[in-house]
Amino acid sequence: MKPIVSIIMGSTSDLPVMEKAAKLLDEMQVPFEMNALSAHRTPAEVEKFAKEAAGRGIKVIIAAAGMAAALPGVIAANTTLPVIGVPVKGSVLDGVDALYSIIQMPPGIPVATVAINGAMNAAILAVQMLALSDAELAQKFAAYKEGLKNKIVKANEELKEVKYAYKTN
Ligand SMILES: Nc1c(C(=O)O)ncn1[C@@H]1O[C@H](COP(=O)(O)O)[C@@H](O)[C@H]1O
Repeated sequence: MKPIVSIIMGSTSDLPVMEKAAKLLDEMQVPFEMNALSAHRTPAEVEKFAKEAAGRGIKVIIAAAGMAAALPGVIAANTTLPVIGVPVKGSVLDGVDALYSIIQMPPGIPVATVAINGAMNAAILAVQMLALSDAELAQKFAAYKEGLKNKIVKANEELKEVKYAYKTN
């Protein structure tokens, strides 16, 4: 199947973080591609990628980078597609440098920024965007959310049992 989400990372050293996004998209059966491109190291390739993405059928871009994270913003500058940015922790500044770089976009060129290392939430946001025009995906996502709810309800029941054990001992 042709990819509709593109995961781009500044370096393959970001992969351990971005695997969480890949896993979520896999679980939701959303076809995606993954590439390492850098606005600093491969600027021409980044521009080409961003300009051609919509024409290839990509609907949402997830762009991850650490340190002086120009990548998501540069991609956003070169496409009309929504770009979700993932600041990656890794430098001595613990990802706060990347967070500020990605989130502080000038008016008109937003990057929807998630938490530091928030790759899974980036994938969820992408799924939510795609689900607006895909009823089957919307249903899958609703089931996923229900699963999250059931997990905490079950955990809460177990917590009550622990509390009961304290009372009776
Ligand atoms: N922030 C950027 C960009 C960019 O913004 O274009 N290119 C690479 N990087 C980041 O540099 C960090 C170190 O990269 P290396 O591990 O390859 O030295 C990575 O977190 C990457 O995302």
